[in-house]
Amino acid sequence: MKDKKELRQVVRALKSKLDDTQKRQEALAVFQSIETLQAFRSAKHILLYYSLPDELPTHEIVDKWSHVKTIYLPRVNGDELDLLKYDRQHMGKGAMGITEPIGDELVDPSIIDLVIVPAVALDKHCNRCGRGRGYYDRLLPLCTHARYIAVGLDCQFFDNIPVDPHDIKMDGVVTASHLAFAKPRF
Ligand SMILES: Nc1nc2c(c(=O)[nH]1)N(C=O)[C@@H](CNc1ccc(C(=O)N[C@@H](CCC(=O)O)C(=O)O)cc1)CN2
Ligand SMILES: Nc1ncnc2c1ncn2[C@@H]1O[C@H](COP(=O)(O)OP(=O)(O)OP(=O)(O)O)[C@@H](O)[C@H]1O
Repeated sequence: MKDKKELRQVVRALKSKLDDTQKRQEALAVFQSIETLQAFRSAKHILLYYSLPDELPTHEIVDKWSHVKTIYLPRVNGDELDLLKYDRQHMGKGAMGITEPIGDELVDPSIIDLVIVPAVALDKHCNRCGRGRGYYDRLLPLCTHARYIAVGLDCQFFDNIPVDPHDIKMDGVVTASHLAFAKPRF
């Protein structure tokens, strides 16, 4: 199997063929699937991500879910991710070009029930590969009471992706056409 660097290049080429309409349609399907899961229904505090243009879009779902759940977003702080409550009035551009929450009220990762994790590539064994900075590999162990669901576009789903010892296994992986769960009854 390809190494992670090569895999990221392959995925970049595949994603560049998709237009915004296609990405939005896939996002609708992904988040509709997630809404049916018990892990979503029972969750009160959900960590989402605010998508970059080349990712499965989340701007609409962040806003929609914020009416029924408490939504948190990550903010880059050096090598770590701080977590802040989403409030549409208090967002600004961060260092990586990501729109992030503004403010100084950081939340304890242990209050999160469900993490929706952005991915560069995913596989049917619930492995996830990210952008290669290890942010989520360091954050997720602090989310001690959460399930982790990685999401992506269909073109980011593979049978097998390379795994390093520090990679955190997901509880579930969801794309528009593929679902994989680590346990039979999730
Ligand atoms: N929407 C979103 N928010 C997120 C993440 C993410 O993957 N997606 N993160 C997940 O960790 C954290 C931020 N980490 C990031 C790491 C790298 C790049 C990035 O743009 N990297 C370039 C490589 C060029 C460079 O090194 O600057 C790239 O991937 O093209 C962005 C965010 C927290 N917030
Ligand atoms: N728990 C950890 N503690 C410290 N460094 C880590 C940890 N996990 C990963 N790293 C480091 O982060 C770097 C990126 O790892 P990797 O390529 O697996 O990232 P990724 O899973 O794609 O990224 P991300 O988790 O941000 O989406 C590696 O150099 C790795 O050593």
